[in-house]
Amino acid sequence: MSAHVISDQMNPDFALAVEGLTVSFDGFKAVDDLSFYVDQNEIRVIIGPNGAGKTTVLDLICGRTRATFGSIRFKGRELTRLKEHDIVLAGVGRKFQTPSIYDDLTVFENLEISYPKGRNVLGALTFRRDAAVRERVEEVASTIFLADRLNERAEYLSHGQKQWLEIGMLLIQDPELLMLDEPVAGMSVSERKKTAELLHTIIRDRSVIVIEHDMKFVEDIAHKVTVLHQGKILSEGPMAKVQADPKVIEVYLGH
Ligand SMILES: Nc1ncnc2c1ncn2[C@@H]1O[C@H](COP(=O)(O)OP(=O)(O)OP(=O)(O)O)[C@@H](O)[C@H]1O
Repeated sequence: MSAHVISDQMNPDFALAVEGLTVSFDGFKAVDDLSFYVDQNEIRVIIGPNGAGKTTVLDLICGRTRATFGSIRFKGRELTRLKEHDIVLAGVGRKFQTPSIYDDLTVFENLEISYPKGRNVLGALTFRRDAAVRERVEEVASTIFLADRLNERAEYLSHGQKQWLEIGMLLIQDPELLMLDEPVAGMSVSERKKTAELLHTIIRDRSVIVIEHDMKFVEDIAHKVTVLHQGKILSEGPMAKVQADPKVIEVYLGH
């Protein structure tokens, strides 16, 4: 009953509502009574000094870490009660810092194995599924700038292309919320520009949360920035507002 009431109260415009989220590790609150709301089709960037709790917030949303208190509502569902796998099925995709692509498989195969298995409902008409998979793989490959590399083994891709491939492996599952941990780390300037372009394309169908330290990239992508410090929000809003906030300059940007 209470879950039903909560989902009714939730602003339908929010893709994600985090409220009072707290996690204690042996009494140390890495995330401390945190509340924030992400809109549909929004790119939210979380910034803050080392140890601020950024990665822990993503771990809590994707179910890798269990909350001590608080709620995470996504499309009216309470995620804190779900297992990691069920959170993926609910439509939340997460990319970690280190790519987990299969080097000895081609770009096509990497995307193909990531196609959701649950959609295999066509039974004997496997050729129809094959065609649907191929079409989707080609569509995603084109979004991630790898349409002409489909038959290339992943090990021969550049660092940036490997990062895009991993984003593609998440996109093929069509998540409504995609979370990326420092996606442009180690990328060249032109790869960073293309990654910004990629995010602006994929946001049409979903929301994205990015953890990032590269302020130029943050400026290029963020609709809104949340600055974390000691597990709490230090400042939040458009990049220009956050950048000019004396508290943010003191604990983060001024260093
Ligand atoms: N499983 C855990 N057990 C104990 N402490 C943890 C655990 N996970 C994170 N922490 C602590 O929580 C705090 C927040 O860590 P977190 O990795 O979320 O910070 P961050 O903002 O992502 O930092 P960085 O920018 O360095 O990646 C740190 O002090 C970290 O040591």
